[in-house]
Amino acid sequence: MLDIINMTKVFYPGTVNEKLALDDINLHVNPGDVVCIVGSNGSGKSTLFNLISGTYPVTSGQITLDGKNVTNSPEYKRAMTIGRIFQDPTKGTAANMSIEDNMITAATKGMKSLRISLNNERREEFKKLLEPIGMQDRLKDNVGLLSGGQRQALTLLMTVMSKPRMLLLDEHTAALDPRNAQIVMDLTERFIKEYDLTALMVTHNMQFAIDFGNRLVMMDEGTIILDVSGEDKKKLTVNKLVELFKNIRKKDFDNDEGLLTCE
Ligand SMILES: Nc1ncnc2c1ncn2[C@@H]1O[C@H](COP(=O)(O)OP(=O)(O)OP(=O)(O)O)[C@@H](O)[C@H]1O
Repeated sequence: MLDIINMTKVFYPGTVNEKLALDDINLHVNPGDVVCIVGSNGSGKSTLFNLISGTYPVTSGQITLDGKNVTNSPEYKRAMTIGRIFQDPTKGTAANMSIEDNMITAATKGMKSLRISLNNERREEFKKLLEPIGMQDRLKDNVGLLSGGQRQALTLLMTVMSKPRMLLLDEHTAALDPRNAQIVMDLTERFIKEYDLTALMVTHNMQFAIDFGNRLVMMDEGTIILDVSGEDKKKLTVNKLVELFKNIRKKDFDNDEGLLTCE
Protein backbone atom coordinates (compact mmCIF):
# COMPACT_ATOMS: atom_id res chain seq x y z
CA MET A 1 0.00 0.00 0.00
CA LEU A 2 2.88 2.36 0.79
CA ASP A 3 6.17 1.93 -1.03
CA ILE A 4 9.20 4.02 -0.31
CA ILE A 5 11.93 3.40 -2.82
CA ASN A 6 15.52 4.63 -2.44
CA MET A 7 14.38 7.78 -0.65
CA THR A 8 16.98 10.30 0.44
CA LYS A 9 16.56 13.67 2.12
CA VAL A 10 19.33 16.22 2.38
CA PHE A 11 18.64 19.51 4.14
CA TYR A 12 20.58 22.58 2.98
CA PRO A 13 22.47 20.73 0.24
CA GLY A 14 25.73 22.25 -0.87
CA THR A 15 26.04 24.50 2.19
CA VAL A 16 28.06 24.21 5.39
CA ASN A 17 24.84 23.17 7.10
CA GLU A 18 24.22 20.25 4.73
CA LYS A 19 22.53 17.42 6.60
CA LEU A 20 21.78 13.95 5.29
CA ALA A 21 18.58 13.19 7.25
CA LEU A 22 17.45 10.11 5.31
CA ASP A 23 19.92 7.93 3.47
CA ASP A 24 18.47 5.75 0.72
CA ILE A 25 15.48 4.42 2.67
CA ASN A 26 13.40 1.50 1.38
CA LEU A 27 10.16 0.55 3.12
CA HIS A 28 7.22 -1.52 1.91
CA VAL A 29 4.09 -1.27 4.04
CA ASN A 30 1.28 -3.78 3.46
CA PRO A 31 -2.42 -2.94 3.81
CA GLY A 32 -3.38 -3.38 7.47
CA ASP A 33 0.19 -3.12 8.73
CA VAL A 34 0.60 -1.25 12.01
CA VAL A 35 4.24 -0.27 12.11
CA CYS A 36 5.92 1.23 15.17
CA ILE A 37 8.99 3.31 14.43
CA VAL A 38 11.65 3.82 17.09
CA GLY A 39 15.08 5.38 17.05
CA SER A 40 17.20 7.84 18.94
CA ASN A 41 16.93 11.62 18.59
CA GLY A 42 17.79 12.82 15.12
CA SER A 43 17.61 9.36 13.53
CA GLY A 44 15.14 10.62 10.89
CA LYS A 45 11.72 9.49 12.13
CA SER A 46 9.96 12.87 11.76
CA THR A 47 11.67 13.50 8.43
CA LEU A 48 10.31 10.17 7.21
CA PHE A 49 6.78 11.31 8.16
CA ASN A 50 7.35 14.77 6.66
CA LEU A 51 8.31 13.20 3.36
CA ILE A 52 5.46 10.66 3.35
CA SER A 53 2.91 13.41 4.06
CA GLY A 54 4.49 15.84 1.59
CA THR A 55 5.51 18.49 4.12
CA TYR A 56 8.99 18.47 2.55
CA PRO A 57 9.99 17.34 -0.94
CA VAL A 58 12.29 14.34 -1.29
CA THR A 59 15.84 14.92 -2.50
CA SER A 60 15.69 11.68 -4.47
CA GLY A 61 13.63 8.50 -4.54
CA GLN A 62 9.98 7.66 -4.90
CA ILE A 63 6.87 7.29 -2.77
CA THR A 64 3.88 5.34 -4.03
CA LEU A 65 0.56 5.00 -2.26
CA ASP A 66 -1.82 2.28 -3.46
CA GLY A 67 0.29 1.99 -6.58
CA LYS A 68 0.05 5.71 -7.37
CA ASN A 69 3.23 7.76 -7.52
CA VAL A 70 2.67 10.59 -4.99
CA THR A 71 6.30 11.72 -4.74
CA ASN A 72 5.52 15.16 -6.11
CA SER A 73 1.92 15.49 -5.05
CA PRO A 74 1.27 18.44 -2.70
CA GLU A 75 0.65 17.96 0.99
CA TYR A 76 -3.02 19.03 0.88
CA LYS A 77 -3.79 16.38 -1.74
CA ARG A 78 -2.02 13.65 0.20
CA ALA A 79 -3.97 14.70 3.30
CA MET A 80 -7.08 13.18 1.68
CA THR A 81 -5.55 9.73 2.06
CA ILE A 82 -3.01 10.26 4.84
CA GLY A 83 -4.21 11.37 8.28
CA ARG A 84 -1.47 12.69 10.57
CA ILE A 85 -1.69 13.22 14.30
CA PHE A 86 0.96 15.18 16.17
CA GLN A 87 2.30 15.19 19.71
CA ASP A 88 0.62 18.49 20.55
CA PRO A 89 -3.05 17.77 21.47
CA THR A 90 -4.04 21.32 20.47
CA LYS A 91 -2.92 20.86 16.86
CA GLY A 92 -5.75 18.88 15.28
CA THR A 93 -8.79 20.78 16.53
CA ALA A 94 -10.00 24.39 16.79
CA ALA A 95 -10.24 25.48 20.45
CA ASN A 96 -12.75 28.27 19.95
CA MET A 97 -15.23 26.09 18.06
CA SER A 98 -17.73 23.59 19.47
CA ILE A 99 -17.18 19.84 19.16
CA GLU A 100 -19.98 19.62 16.55
CA ASP A 101 -18.51 22.45 14.49
CA ASN A 102 -15.10 20.76 14.59
CA MET A 103 -16.71 17.51 13.51
CA ILE A 104 -18.60 19.06 10.59
CA THR A 105 -15.28 20.48 9.40
CA ALA A 106 -13.78 16.98 9.53
CA ALA A 107 -16.81 15.51 7.77
CA THR A 108 -16.54 17.97 4.88
CA LYS A 109 -12.77 17.59 4.48
CA GLY A 110 -11.84 17.44 0.82
CA MET A 111 -15.28 18.53 -0.42
CA LYS A 112 -14.79 21.68 -2.46
CA SER A 113 -18.30 22.79 -3.28
CA LEU A 114 -20.54 20.35 -1.48
CA ARG A 115 -21.56 21.55 1.96
CA ILE A 116 -22.98 19.27 4.61
CA SER A 117 -25.38 21.09 6.88
CA LEU A 118 -25.46 20.56 10.58
CA ASN A 119 -28.98 19.20 11.13
CA ASN A 120 -30.42 16.95 13.81
CA GLU A 121 -29.80 13.82 11.77
CA ARG A 122 -26.12 14.78 11.49
CA ARG A 123 -26.00 15.50 15.22
CA GLU A 124 -27.31 12.00 15.99
CA GLU A 125 -24.57 10.55 13.75
CA PHE A 126 -21.94 12.61 15.56
CA LYS A 127 -23.28 11.45 18.94
CA LYS A 128 -22.85 7.81 17.90
CA LEU A 129 -19.34 8.50 16.66
CA LEU A 130 -18.49 10.26 19.93
CA GLU A 131 -19.66 7.36 22.11
CA PRO A 132 -16.32 5.50 22.09
CA ILE A 133 -14.60 8.59 23.46
CA GLY A 134 -17.40 9.36 25.95
CA MET A 135 -18.27 12.78 24.55
CA GLN A 136 -21.70 12.01 23.07
CA ASP A 137 -23.42 14.59 25.31
CA ARG A 138 -20.92 17.38 24.73
CA LEU A 139 -21.63 18.39 21.13
CA LYS A 140 -22.11 22.06 22.02
CA ASP A 141 -19.04 22.31 24.29
CA ASN A 142 -16.12 24.34 23.10
CA VAL A 143 -13.10 22.17 22.33
CA GLY A 144 -10.95 24.53 24.41
CA LEU A 145 -12.72 23.12 27.50
CA LEU A 146 -11.40 19.60 26.91
CA SER A 147 -8.38 18.08 28.62
CA GLY A 148 -5.31 17.20 26.54
CA GLY A 149 -6.27 13.52 26.49
CA GLN A 150 -9.88 14.26 25.50
CA ARG A 151 -8.69 16.61 22.80
CA GLN A 152 -6.29 14.07 21.38
CA ALA A 153 -9.08 11.46 21.41
CA LEU A 154 -11.30 13.90 19.47
CA THR A 155 -8.49 14.62 17.01
CA LEU A 156 -8.10 10.89 16.48
CA LEU A 157 -11.84 10.47 15.88
CA MET A 158 -11.96 13.45 13.49
CA THR A 159 -8.99 12.10 11.57
CA VAL A 160 -10.49 8.63 11.08
CA MET A 161 -13.92 10.14 10.26
CA SER A 162 -12.48 11.61 7.10
CA LYS A 163 -11.65 8.04 6.03
CA PRO A 164 -7.93 8.19 5.30
CA ARG A 165 -6.18 5.09 3.94
CA MET A 166 -3.26 5.56 6.26
CA LEU A 167 -2.57 7.08 9.68
CA LEU A 168 0.72 8.71 10.64
CA LEU A 169 0.91 8.91 14.42
CA ASP A 170 3.73 11.23 15.35
CA GLU A 171 4.40 10.56 19.06
CA HIS A 172 0.71 11.28 19.51
CA THR A 173 0.61 10.23 23.17
CA ALA A 174 3.94 11.74 24.24
CA ALA A 175 2.42 14.89 25.77
CA LEU A 176 -0.18 12.97 27.80
CA ASP A 177 0.06 11.58 31.32
CA PRO A 178 0.42 7.76 31.43
CA ARG A 179 -3.30 7.14 32.06
CA ASN A 180 -4.47 9.32 29.19
CA ALA A 181 -1.69 7.99 26.98
CA GLN A 182 -3.03 4.47 27.55
CA ILE A 183 -6.62 5.59 26.85
CA VAL A 184 -5.54 7.20 23.55
CA MET A 185 -3.48 4.12 22.64
CA ASP A 186 -6.50 1.87 23.27
CA LEU A 187 -8.67 4.16 21.12
CA THR A 188 -6.03 4.16 18.42
CA GLU A 189 -6.07 0.37 18.35
CA ARG A 190 -9.88 0.34 18.27
CA PHE A 191 -10.15 2.89 15.45
CA ILE A 192 -7.44 1.21 13.36
CA LYS A 193 -9.51 -2.01 13.49
CA GLU A 194 -12.93 -0.38 13.05
CA TYR A 195 -11.90 1.88 10.18
CA ASP A 196 -9.63 -0.75 8.60
CA LEU A 197 -6.53 1.46 8.57
CA THR A 198 -2.87 1.02 7.91
CA ALA A 199 -0.75 2.95 10.40
CA LEU A 200 2.78 4.10 11.12
CA MET A 201 3.47 5.25 14.67
CA VAL A 202 6.60 7.03 15.84
CA THR A 203 7.23 6.54 19.52
CA HIS A 204 10.07 6.95 21.99
CA ASN A 205 8.42 4.40 24.21
CA MET A 206 10.07 1.07 23.36
CA GLN A 207 7.51 -0.89 25.36
CA PHE A 208 4.60 0.70 23.43
CA ALA A 209 6.43 -0.14 20.22
CA ILE A 210 6.84 -3.76 21.29
CA ASP A 211 3.24 -4.15 22.48
CA PHE A 212 1.49 -2.28 19.66
CA GLY A 213 1.03 -3.30 16.05
CA ASN A 214 2.44 -6.13 13.97
CA ARG A 215 5.74 -4.61 12.97
CA LEU A 216 8.61 -2.64 14.48
CA VAL A 217 11.11 -0.57 12.53
CA MET A 218 14.20 0.89 14.14
CA MET A 219 16.06 3.83 12.63
CA ASP A 220 19.55 5.20 13.22
CA GLU A 221 21.41 7.98 11.46
CA GLY A 222 18.89 8.25 8.64
CA THR A 223 18.69 4.54 7.86
CA ILE A 224 16.40 1.66 8.74
CA ILE A 225 18.53 -0.76 10.72
CA LEU A 226 15.88 -3.24 11.89
CA ASP A 227 12.48 -4.34 10.61
CA VAL A 228 10.80 -7.04 12.73
CA SER A 229 7.28 -8.40 12.34
CA GLY A 230 4.93 -11.23 13.29
CA GLU A 231 6.17 -13.86 15.72
CA ASP A 232 9.67 -12.34 15.87
CA LYS A 233 8.17 -9.06 17.07
CA LYS A 234 6.12 -10.84 19.73
CA LYS A 235 9.33 -12.27 21.20
CA LEU A 236 10.97 -8.84 21.58
CA THR A 237 11.76 -7.20 24.90
CA VAL A 238 13.28 -3.77 25.52
CA ASN A 239 16.57 -5.43 26.53
CA LYS A 240 16.61 -7.59 23.39
CA LEU A 241 16.01 -4.51 21.24
CA VAL A 242 18.88 -2.64 22.85
CA GLU A 243 21.10 -5.71 22.36
CA LEU A 244 20.08 -5.97 18.70
CA PHE A 245 20.93 -2.31 18.22
CA LYS A 246 24.39 -2.84 19.75
CA ASN A 247 25.08 -5.85 17.52
CA ILE A 248 23.98 -4.12 14.34
CA ARG A 249 25.52 -0.69 14.92
CA LYS A 250 28.55 -1.73 17.00
CA LYS A 251 27.83 1.07 19.45
CA ASP A 252 25.68 1.60 22.53
CA PHE A 253 22.06 2.56 22.17
CA ASP A 254 21.40 6.17 23.14
CA ASN A 255 20.60 5.23 26.72
CA ASP A 256 18.16 8.03 27.31
CA GLU A 257 15.78 6.87 30.01
CA GLY A 258 12.84 8.21 28.00
CA LEU A 259 13.74 6.01 25.07
CA LEU A 260 13.70 2.87 27.08
CA THR A 261 10.71 3.36 29.32
CA CYS A 262 8.05 6.00 28.98
CA GLU A 263 7.24 8.91 26.70
N1 LIG B 1 13.62 21.26 8.60
C1 LIG B 1 14.86 20.84 8.83
N2 LIG B 1 15.93 21.59 8.48
C2 LIG B 1 17.18 21.16 8.71
N3 LIG B 1 17.51 20.00 9.30
C3 LIG B 1 16.50 19.22 9.70
C4 LIG B 1 15.13 19.59 9.49
N4 LIG B 1 14.34 18.61 10.00
C5 LIG B 1 15.17 17.66 10.49
N5 LIG B 1 16.46 18.04 10.31
C6 LIG B 1 17.65 17.27 10.71
O1 LIG B 1 17.51 15.96 10.18
C7 LIG B 1 17.95 14.99 11.13
C8 LIG B 1 16.81 14.04 11.44
O2 LIG B 1 15.85 14.77 12.18
P1 LIG B 1 14.41 14.19 12.57
O3 LIG B 1 13.66 15.30 13.20
O4 LIG B 1 13.82 13.52 11.42
O5 LIG B 1 14.82 13.09 13.66
P2 LIG B 1 13.87 12.30 14.68
O6 LIG B 1 14.29 10.88 14.62
O7 LIG B 1 12.46 12.62 14.43
O8 LIG B 1 14.34 12.93 16.06
P3 LIG B 1 13.53 13.18 17.41
O9 LIG B 1 13.30 11.84 17.99
O10 LIG B 1 14.47 14.01 18.21
O11 LIG B 1 12.26 13.91 17.06
C9 LIG B 1 18.44 15.77 12.34
O12 LIG B 1 19.83 15.94 12.25
C10 LIG B 1 17.73 17.10 12.22
O13 LIG B 1 18.48 18.15 12.80
